[in-house]
Amino acid sequence: MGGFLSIFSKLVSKKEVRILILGLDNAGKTTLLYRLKIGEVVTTVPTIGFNVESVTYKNLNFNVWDLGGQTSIRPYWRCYYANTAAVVFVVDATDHARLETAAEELNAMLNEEELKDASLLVFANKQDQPGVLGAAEISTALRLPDLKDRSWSIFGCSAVTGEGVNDGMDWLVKTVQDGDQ
Ligand SMILES: Nc1nc2c(ncn2[C@@H]2O[C@H](COP(=O)(O)OP(=O)(O)OP(=O)(O)O)[C@@H](O)[C@H]2O)c(=O)[nH]1
Ligand SMILES: [Mg+2]
Repeated sequence: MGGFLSIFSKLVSKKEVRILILGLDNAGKTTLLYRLKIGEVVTTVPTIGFNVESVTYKNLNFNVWDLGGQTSIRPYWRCYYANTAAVVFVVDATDHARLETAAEELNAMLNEEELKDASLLVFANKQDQPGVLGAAEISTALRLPDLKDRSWSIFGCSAVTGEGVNDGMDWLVKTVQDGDQ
């Protein structure tokens, strides 16, 4: 009965799951946000500040924050950490030169107390481009296998073609729901 009631209350509740999209500048965060929101590729400019949208995926209502990734803006990411269910970390998988910077930013962020219960979905983005690194190589470069006490996964994707995006989102929905039992 309790199980039934909790499923029922989830169905009728409009509670939004708070998600942050983070990653270096030019990773494709804003492109991903609007692919999720409207299913189309929008023309972006570098984000100064943030974009926020309500996104419904598989009957879950997400409140999705896309923060600017430029070096000077990254210190402000922490202002948004509270009550975050999951971080979607987007990597430009063609940008070999900045993978180590991405790894350092990711690991610094995950050390923050406010994010200790947040799940982590990594997108190795721009899989439509030649010379792109796959999810396994990005996982190693970001040192994901070393993560402790963290629900995480990584998917190759293209925010432009849409390839792989739903696979990652399906994982996210399942993880958020499992963590909510
Ligand atoms: N080929 C390709 N280009 C992409 C993809 N995703 C994003 N881009 C391009 O990469 C550039 C940067 O994308 P944005 O979405 O603005 O990047 P961002 O991570 O929001 O960058 P900041 O706002 O500066 O943090 C744009 O020219 C996008 O069109 C992708 O999957 N494939
Ligand atoms: Mg942006």
